[in-house]
Amino acid sequence: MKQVHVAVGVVRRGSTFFICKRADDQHQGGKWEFPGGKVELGETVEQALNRELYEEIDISIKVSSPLIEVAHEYTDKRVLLSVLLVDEFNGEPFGKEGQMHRWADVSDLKEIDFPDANIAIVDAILALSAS
Ligand SMILES: Nc1nc2c([nH]c(=O)n2[C@@H]2O[C@H](COP(=O)(O)OP(=O)(O)OP(=O)(O)O)[C@@H](O)[C@H]2O)c(=O)[nH]1
Ligand SMILES: [Mg+2]
Repeated sequence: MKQVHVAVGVVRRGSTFFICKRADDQHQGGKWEFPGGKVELGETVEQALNRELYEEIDISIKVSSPLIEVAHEYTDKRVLLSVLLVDEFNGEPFGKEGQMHRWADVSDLKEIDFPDANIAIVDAILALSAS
C-alpha cells in the first residue's frame, strides 16, 4: 500500500487545542482530527500545513515546531503524519469548510474519538504538558 504523507497541525492556545470533526464521507469520517492534509509534490511540511490550515480553519501560521512523526497502517490506507505544534498564528480559527470544531482542553484529549493514529499524537501532547 502506498503511504500518504500528511501535515497535521496541533493548534494550541493555553491549555486548549483546536480540533475539527471529519465529514462522514471522508476517510475515518465522523472522528475528530487535528486539522491538516496531504503534502503535495514540491512542498515542505510547513508549507503544506500553512496551506491546509488556511483552507480548513482560516489561520496562517506564525510559529510552529515539530512535535512528532506517526506512521500508521489502517486496513485501507497507510499514513505518515508529520505533526507540527502551532503556537502562534494570525486569524481566528473556525470550520471554514462547514465542519464542526471546538477548543478541547488538554484534560479531555484522551476521551475524544480520534482516528487510531492519533493516540501517539495525544500522548506527545500530554508529555509536553507534563514537562
Ligand atoms: N488531517 C488529519 N488527518 C488525519 C489525522 N489522523 C489521521 O489518521 N489522519 C489521516 O490522514 C489522511 C489525510 O488527511 P486529510 O483527509 O485531511 O487530507 P486532505 O485534507 O488533503 O483532504 P482530502 O482527503 O479531501 O484530499 C486521512 O486518511 C486521515 O484519516 C488527523 O489528526 N488530522
Ligand atoms: Mg484535511
